[in-house]
Amino acid sequence: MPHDPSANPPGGLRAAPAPPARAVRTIAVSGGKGGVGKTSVSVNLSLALADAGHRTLLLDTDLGLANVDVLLGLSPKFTLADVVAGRCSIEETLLTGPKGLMVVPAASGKRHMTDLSPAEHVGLIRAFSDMQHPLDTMIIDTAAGLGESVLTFSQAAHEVLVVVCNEPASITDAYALIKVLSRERGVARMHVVANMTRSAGEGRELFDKLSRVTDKFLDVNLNFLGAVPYDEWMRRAIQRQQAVLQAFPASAASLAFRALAQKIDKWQAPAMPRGNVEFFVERMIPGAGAAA
Ligand SMILES: Nc1ncnc2c1ncn2[C@@H]1O[C@H](COP(=O)(O)OP(=O)(O)OP(=O)(O)O)[C@@H](O)[C@H]1O
Repeated sequence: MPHDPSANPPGGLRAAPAPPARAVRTIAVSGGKGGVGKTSVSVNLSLALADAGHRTLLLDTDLGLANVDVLLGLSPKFTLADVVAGRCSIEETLLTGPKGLMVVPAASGKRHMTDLSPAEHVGLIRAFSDMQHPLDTMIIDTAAGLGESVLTFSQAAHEVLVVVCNEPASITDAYALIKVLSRERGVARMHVVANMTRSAGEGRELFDKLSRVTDKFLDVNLNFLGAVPYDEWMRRAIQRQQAVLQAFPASAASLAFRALAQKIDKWQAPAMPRGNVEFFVERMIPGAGAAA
């Protein structure tokens, strides 16, 4: 596939004067266990949504091995850590990826979202509220595990996608995440994405397995969003520093990501007080929303 890396310059943004027409839908992509494909799902779903006409921002808060910017072959100049430290504005962190996708790269080095103080959260509020770019959807790639930042981002988002693979450790960790989010963070609804499935019915079976337990022990509404098959083209795309949707659009995984995006496209618009991403950071402040 042709790819022009120079089409994605860091910070290559144009002014976007029009205000957002509707509330920004925020979707946190979580999973509990590392390596289940959160970053892959976040990147490809974001691209599929961007391709479907959603003005999409991908916020990388996962400092795992495969950062979003690396996967997309982008070169960050600044990260969220620089925003927090007052070294740059949110706009300056924005990278433009394929299909017009906007990307805020993860903080580099040892700095982690969990280290943020309340004052730094306030700094982020200002930064987000100052942002002029109109958005429809914001996808947040969260870290592995059940750390505070994962829980806070998931709690703050409108929707939570739980990525799960058909292996005991992933199912156990997904259940643990769903349990904490529902019992301690008041998240009443979550969507399951079965990743790396090996047969047509496996994703649904995996969902049924998980929802049998959640139905029994938790008060949560689980929705099966869909499955992404195990696909070797995913790894080949990574070698090219491209998302599979971009490098191999006709692959089975790419088709699955488009199908997920189509379902999300049909969701009802979120009812939020403001058509701005500011609310998102506001809801991250401990004590501002549900019990921390
Ligand atoms: N559907 C799939 N088919 C084949 N390989 C996949 C699929 N989804 C993800 N992978 C591969 O699995 C590996 C882990 O994926 P990814 O980095 O997205 O996981 P993650 O959950 O974000 O991990 P971490 O939390 O540790 O950063 C990558 O090499 C990726 O290419």
